[in-house]
Amino acid sequence: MRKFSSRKGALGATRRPGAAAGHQVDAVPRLGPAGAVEEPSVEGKAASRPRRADAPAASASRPLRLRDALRGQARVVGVLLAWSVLEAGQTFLLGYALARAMDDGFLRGRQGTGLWWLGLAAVGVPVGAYGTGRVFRGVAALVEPLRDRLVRRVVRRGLGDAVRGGGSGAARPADSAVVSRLTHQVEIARDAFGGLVMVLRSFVFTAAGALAGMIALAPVLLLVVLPPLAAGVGLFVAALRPLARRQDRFLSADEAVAEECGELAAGLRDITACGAREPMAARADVRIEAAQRAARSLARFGVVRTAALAIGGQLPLVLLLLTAPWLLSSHRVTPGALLGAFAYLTQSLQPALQNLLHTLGAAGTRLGVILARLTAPEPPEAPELPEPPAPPAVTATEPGLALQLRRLTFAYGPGAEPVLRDLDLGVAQGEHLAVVGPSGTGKSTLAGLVAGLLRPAAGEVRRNGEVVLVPQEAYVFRGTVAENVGYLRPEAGPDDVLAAVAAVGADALVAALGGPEGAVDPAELSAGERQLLALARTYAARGRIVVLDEATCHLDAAAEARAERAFAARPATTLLVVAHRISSARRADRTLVLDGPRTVCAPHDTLLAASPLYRDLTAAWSPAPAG
Ligand SMILES: Nc1ncnc2c1ncn2[C@@H]1O[C@H](COP(=O)(O)OP(=O)(O)OP(=O)(O)O)[C@@H](O)[C@H]1O
Repeated sequence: MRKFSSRKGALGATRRPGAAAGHQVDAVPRLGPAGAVEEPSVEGKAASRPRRADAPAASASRPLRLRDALRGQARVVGVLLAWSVLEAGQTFLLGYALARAMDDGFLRGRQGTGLWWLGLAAVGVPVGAYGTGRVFRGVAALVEPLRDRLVRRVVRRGLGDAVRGGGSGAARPADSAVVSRLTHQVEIARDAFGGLVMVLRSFVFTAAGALAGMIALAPVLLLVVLPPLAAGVGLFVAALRPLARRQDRFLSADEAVAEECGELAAGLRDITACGAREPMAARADVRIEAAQRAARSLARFGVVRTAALAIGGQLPLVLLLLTAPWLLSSHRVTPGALLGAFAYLTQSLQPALQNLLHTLGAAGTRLGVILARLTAPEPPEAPELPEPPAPPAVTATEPGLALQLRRLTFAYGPGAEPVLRDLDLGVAQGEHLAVVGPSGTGKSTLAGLVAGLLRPAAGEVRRNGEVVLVPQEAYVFRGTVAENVGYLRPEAGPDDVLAAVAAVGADALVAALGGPEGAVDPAELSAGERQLLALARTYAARGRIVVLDEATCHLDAAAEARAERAFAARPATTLLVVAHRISSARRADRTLVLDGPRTVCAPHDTLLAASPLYRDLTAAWSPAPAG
């Protein structure tokens, strides 16, 4: 699956040399906690898609099924069933005692007998409740071992992943967040399993008590009640598998949305820096729409549940009402038995069936899915996402120019005051241009427009070649020096890497890191050291239009001079430097002074005479050693 944060991910891919794009951005890995730059990783994938434990634990990596949870629990199940008989007895008494109270008592004028039977039914209530209480204890004994088994599997797999490096081949620390999330799912599985056992057992014993009661009262009642009840339950059982599949799809889609949003949130800074908001939003939309479709499909299946309840719960009642006159007149059923049968249907069977359908339909299918996921050998891959839209095409400039801005206008938002308005500029091939101006005049905005990261509101940017932009925030990632420096040019060999490193003056740093194969840990590097590596990466890249947007601000003046000279001397390279030192502007062939309608572009000496703002800026900038 492609990830925007992956090194071969969407952003990186569009900026690889040789891609259709006309620009590269030296800003790919995402920021980690506390601002440390981390190697783009597949953490999200590992987090939400736990891998299988080691091969020797083959049985442990087999998906756990519900019946596995009952294996070796015969005694506990026996105790549970024994106490459940009390519940069945209570149900039996409910209808039977009512029937006898009517037939033997109230209908014959024997109030005492009637009340005695009713009293017996009432006694059944606390007895049944006592049985239910004991059942709860039995359920705990059944459920806790399941939880323990699941937790053991989850933790073992988390540790296994950590030891094997999550399949990446490189060791990575144990991810406690994964274990914590999975143990949370274990708790859900435990609760769902407990609820399921209670409801399933209750339905079976309630149905047994009610059906036994009807047999005792008048077996003919079963002919009316049993067929629709069996049909309703059968319909629902048949629908369980497709329902579970839909539930699985829904959970997967939901997880994918969470995963995508989590990654987007972690990479917001990169996304904004690279102007990739639209393609990233499009990626998230794909996930969200898939989740919506899955939710709708799951909801549509709710119809089956309603139909099953209507057939199994309501239809017996209707049939009993329709046949009551015939049953009574043919003396096949007494009035008391009819009343008892109604009581069974309305007080016991209907609620138990409703409970069963609800719990099986929701918690039951979810439980099956969670169990399969927690213990599955290899989870399914998420669907492939579409390619993000390609960046704007490169248009040819006039001959001799590397870059041409024509009536360029840009505003951050439709109603906002433009930052740049009607800017015209031509930069010759091989020219070195500095860009200066007070804070907020649009220097970085211009850099973004030149690199194609921002789209002009009006006018156009023409580029005669690939652009590499180095932002002020230098991005480096965990990996080797060679990986960092060669990132934008994968075919670069060790010599290319070393040449780039030497050119920008990063040789002492790279030597201290252990050479091209030395490890880079962003958190261990100073901001200046990170900038040096980013500059070397840009130097090694293929792009011949280089935009340094305050990319040397953490270097001292001498190091900055060396790096800028290296780019200026790089063959066939056009250099744009958003400068923050006067020495930077002095080195350039020309300087663009951004100042709204008073914007001018000329060599240093001309500007000193012609631009009061440039004179002010020159005075304000602290003197720097001659470069
Ligand atoms: N993403 C954004 N959304 C809205 N406004 C922005 C955004 N980025 C920059 N601006 C505004 O656009 C204007 C130009 O910003 P820009 O960063 O290009 O200026 P700058 O000359 O590079 O400033 P500095 O020297 O401080 O870096 C500023 O007023 C800034 O507040």
